[in-house]
Amino acid sequence: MLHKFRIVLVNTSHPGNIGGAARAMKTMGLSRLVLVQPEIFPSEIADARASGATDLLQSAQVVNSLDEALVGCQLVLGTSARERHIPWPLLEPRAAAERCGACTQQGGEVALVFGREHAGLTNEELQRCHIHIHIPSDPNFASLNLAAAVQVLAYELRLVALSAEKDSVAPVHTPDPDTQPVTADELEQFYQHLEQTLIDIRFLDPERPRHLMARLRRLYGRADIERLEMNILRGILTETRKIARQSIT
Ligand SMILES: C[S@@+](CC[C@H](N)C(=O)[O-])C[C@H]1O[C@@H](n2cnc3c(N)ncnc32)[C@H](O)[C@@H]1O
Repeated sequence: MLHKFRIVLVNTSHPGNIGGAARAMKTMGLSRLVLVQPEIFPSEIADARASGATDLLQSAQVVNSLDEALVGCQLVLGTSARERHIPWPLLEPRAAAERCGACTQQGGEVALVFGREHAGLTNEELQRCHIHIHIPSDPNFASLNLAAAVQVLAYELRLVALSAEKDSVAPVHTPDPDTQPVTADELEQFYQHLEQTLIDIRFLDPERPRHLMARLRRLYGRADIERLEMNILRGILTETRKIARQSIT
C-alpha cells in the first residue's frame, strides 16, 4: 500500500527541508517523493539532512508544475496550516490517512501535497485538492516545520498500512475500470471542459467569475466521480457546446 502514496513538495526553498522530508518518509516506509520546482536541488544540505535517506532524494521526481506531479492520482490531499477563504472538505490527519488507505485498497494512487515554507499552498493549488488536511496544532502557533508536517502525515499513513496488512485476508479482486475513481489529471481536463462550456452558454463571465469554478470544483470533488460517470458528464458537456455553437451561428 505505501508505494501508492506520493509526497509532493511545492516550491520548497530550503534544501534542508527536502532532506528532512525524505528522512521522515523513509522512517515510515514511504518512498515516492515528488518536487515541484524546488529552489535548490540537488543539494549537499538536503543529503546531510536526509541522513541515510539519500536514495529517496536520488529517486525523487522533479517536475515543473503541480499538474505534472499529480498525474495518475485518484485522490489528492492538500495540507495547510491555516483556514482559507472558501471552506473545503477538511480532515484531521488520522481520518485523512484512513481515506487514503481506502483509496489505495481500490487500486488508486494518492498524493499528499505540502506548501512553501513562507506562504504554504496558494488558493489555486489548494483547489486542485479533493480534501484539505490540517494538523490540529496550537492555534496561536499553528505552523509546523515542513519536514515535521510530512512526518506527522507519514506516520498516520504507516498506521493505516500496518492495520490493512493485518486485516488482509480477503483475495484482492480485479477492479472494474468503469467504477474506478477518475484521476486528478482527468478531473482537471473535465474542469477545463466545464469552464469552457459555462463560458459558451454565458453562465460564466470570465471577467467576473465570482469563485464559480472554485465552488464547482468543491462540489464535484465531493462526488468521488467514477470513470463511467465522468464519460457521461463529458458527453453532456460536448453536446451542450455543440448546441451552444449552433445557436450562435
Ligand atoms: C511552514 S508551513 C507554511 C506556513 C505558511 N505560512 C502558511 O500560512 O501556510 C509549510 C507547510 O507545512 C505544512 N504544514 C505546516 N503546519 C501545518 C498544519 N498545522 N497542518 C497541516 N499542514 C501544515 C503545510 O504543507 C505548509 O504549507
